[in-house]
Amino acid sequence: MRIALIGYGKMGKEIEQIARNRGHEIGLIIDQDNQKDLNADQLKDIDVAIEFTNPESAYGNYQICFEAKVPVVSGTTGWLDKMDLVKEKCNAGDGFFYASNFSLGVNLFFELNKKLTKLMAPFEEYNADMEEIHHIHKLDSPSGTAITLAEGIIDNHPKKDKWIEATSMKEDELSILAKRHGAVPGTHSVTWHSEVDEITIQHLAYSRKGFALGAVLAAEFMPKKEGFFGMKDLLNL
Ligand SMILES: NC(=O)c1ccc[n+]([C@@H]2O[C@H](COP(=O)([O-])OP(=O)(O)OC[C@H]3O[C@@H](n4cnc5c(N)ncnc54)[C@H](O)[C@@H]3O)[C@@H](O)[C@H]2O)c1
Ligand SMILES: O=C(O)C1=N[C@H](C(=O)O)CCC1
Repeated sequence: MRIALIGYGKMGKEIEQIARNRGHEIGLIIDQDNQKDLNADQLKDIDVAIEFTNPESAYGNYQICFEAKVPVVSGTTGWLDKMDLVKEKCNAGDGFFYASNFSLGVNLFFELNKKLTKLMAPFEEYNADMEEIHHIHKLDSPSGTAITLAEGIIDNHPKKDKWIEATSMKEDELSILAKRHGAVPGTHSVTWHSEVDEITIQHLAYSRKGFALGAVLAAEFMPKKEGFFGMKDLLNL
């Protein structure tokens, strides 16, 4: 498969290694730092584009890939206000795969979080809050993964209506504490606490390898696909 890497930072480089090890060809690398602006012509022999850039650049890159009829796998976080526009394009025949987190472990953790929320829902003595810790270079906050976890709680708990990036004492608000520390690849915890005890579930990434492998597996899934896809489609969760 011929892959275009759009964004050649920490994730782009990690993905390149795994893609090459799995026998794929990297046909194009685009990064702000190599002064090449992406255009549809550059994508003409590409089977799939993998996009990991930043919240401001991502949507523009998707539009160029769609114009070239190249399916996109993206893990960029912080652009979700444009999600409806991307889904409209997918309904019209473009191919797009998005995950706030591509690691197998985190996607199992998403399911565990929903299951635990359903168990907790009838018991008013328990309240939830969340914490995420990432490296100091991360641009968005809270993390995309934390938002997905928060949505998993809100959708499955009768009292929780919204998440808030702060500590909240309001019953309908789910607090997310976002910490930035050193080179941490990504740690997410959900704690349910009562007056007498607490239960914490946590996912801690040791490196970016799990994210990168998931993105390459998604790229292998995407050629010639039309529509909007996510990890549930890839992992049959
Ligand atoms: N979904 C996941 O599993 C997952 C995992 C890790 C990171 N992320 C997200 O992926 C994104 C990138 O993370 P990272 O750690 O690689 O960041 P990074 O800052 O190391 O790399 C981003 C790269 O994109 C480049 N870039 C910026 N604008 C560009 C543009 N218009 N065209 C091409 N390149 C451009 C930058 O120069 C930089 O090299 C972030 O949004 C992060 O939150 C998601
Ligand atoms: O390093 C990052 O940036 C990460 N971003 C994703 C997020 O926002 O959840 C996934 C974890 C790493």
